[in-house]
Amino acid sequence: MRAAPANRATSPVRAEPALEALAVSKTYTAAPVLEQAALRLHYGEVHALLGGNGSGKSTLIKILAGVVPADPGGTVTVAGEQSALKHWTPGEARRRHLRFIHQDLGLVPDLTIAENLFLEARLGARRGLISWRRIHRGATEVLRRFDLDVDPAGRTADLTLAEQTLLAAARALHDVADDARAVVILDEPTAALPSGQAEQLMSAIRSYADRGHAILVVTHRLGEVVSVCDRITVLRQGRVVHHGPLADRRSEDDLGRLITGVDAAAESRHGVAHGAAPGTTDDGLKLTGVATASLRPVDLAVRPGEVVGLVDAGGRTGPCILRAVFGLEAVTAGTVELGGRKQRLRTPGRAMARGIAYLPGQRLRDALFPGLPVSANVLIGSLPRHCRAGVLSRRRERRTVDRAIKDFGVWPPDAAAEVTSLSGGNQQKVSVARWMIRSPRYLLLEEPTQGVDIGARAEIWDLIGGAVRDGAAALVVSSDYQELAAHCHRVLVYARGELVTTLTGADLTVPAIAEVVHHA
Ligand SMILES: Nc1ncnc2c1ncn2[C@@H]1O[C@H](COP(=O)(O)OP(=O)(O)OP(=O)(O)O)[C@@H](O)[C@H]1O
Repeated sequence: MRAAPANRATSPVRAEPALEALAVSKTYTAAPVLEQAALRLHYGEVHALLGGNGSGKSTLIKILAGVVPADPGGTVTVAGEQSALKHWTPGEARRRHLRFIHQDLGLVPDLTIAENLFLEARLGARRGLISWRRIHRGATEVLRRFDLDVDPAGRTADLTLAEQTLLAAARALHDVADDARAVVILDEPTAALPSGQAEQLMSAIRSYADRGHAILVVTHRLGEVVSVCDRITVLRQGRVVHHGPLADRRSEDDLGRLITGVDAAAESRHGVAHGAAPGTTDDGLKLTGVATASLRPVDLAVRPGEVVGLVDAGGRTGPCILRAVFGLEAVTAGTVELGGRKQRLRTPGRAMARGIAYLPGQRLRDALFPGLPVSANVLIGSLPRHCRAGVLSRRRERRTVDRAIKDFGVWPPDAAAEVTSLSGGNQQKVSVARWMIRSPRYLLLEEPTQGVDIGARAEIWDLIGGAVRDGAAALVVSSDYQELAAHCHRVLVYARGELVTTLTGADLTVPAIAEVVHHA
């Protein structure tokens, strides 16, 4: 399935707005995060809500979902029926045919895929009794319609992140598929999807709009906006700085400038690999026949000064390799060498002691400590460095945290803020910062820029580049082909646990990666 062409003259756009939100403001503590924001969606359009990390996109969406209360004064009008936002609730949003996919997807990992699909719809409940047979049948039909090749009876936790995103999309959309009044709102649905699947999802979204639905989508992938969206609204620090048809702003650079106010897109094109020549010896990270319960034997080497990208057409090879090297999955065969010496990295503690940093892909589940402030989230893992004679130096700690906040552009720059109160992209910057301040020799990174805005992406790659130029070896699992092509020396493409090909030099391009993955 491919994204629809740019010309959408045939879309059944109706004159009356599907949704209009006016004077939406929100203040959590001190400064407002939304100020008199306005949003207008039309039936038959895909509308992109754009903005840098922390600009207020998710807050606006949560207000529309009724899960975060707005400040007094705002209104929302759906299909001509106006309500004060202060009376807006999740039940009301649902009754008015609004459907949401939030950043955290809202799936219950321990339930089956079928159960997750029909969690809210209660399909098959008759006189209080649930018909599992009907649920299973319904789920099989929805999965088929959404092109999801998974077992409805399988555990949701066993799906890849990409499959979970597609499942959440299927759940949000399936009961409104034939309802032309539906408004579907998706907060970064493609953040962790490989290009092919992201395109598939965006294409499905496009086809819903073409049937008459109104769609609002948040994304940091500007290519998606250019190829699929009709109109955009851009937020900067809680205010709408631009809204209108996309036709006036066609290029990604142009959108990048609107979002950041500077030419960040141009900066991010200076790839890491172009500034660094890898070491001539292959004494960085070397895996020979490394296998685990979920990983077929793998051979690979990453030299000091080298960035190696890893794409997996089938899903889990990349994350499994990273987990095995970091001591999170028991290695059942083969050897791991660091700097030419064999290692037994049975625990993360040992791996860290050898200079390995590991950034997991599932930020909220694995990479952050919710409930703790930004400062603790940055410092966890490097406390011994902040001790003198066994005593913690608070001054040193504070200096490190302040520097990390500054270097990574964490917003708001508040070390005491509880980490989950930060926007998604800023949470990601905190987890990257935690590892980079340790000056690691080996970087194992899974989706390092997921949910990160165009300006901060460049900053994160700059920091990876700095570490690599200083001699670190980086292995990066990513679904963002554009970044892989721009920043890696080599990209390894796996399918179903087997290495299919290695792309390098002039062959390392976005279309080449997509082509190999497509045919794998
Ligand atoms: N519960 C909360 N308490 C305090 N501040 C919050 C809370 N939730 C969000 N914020 C703040 O509101 C601002 C906007 O956050 P929001 O999540 O809406 O940004 P965003 O545009 O969606 O960013 P991203 O692209 O990173 O997801 C941020 O500065 C964030 O720190």
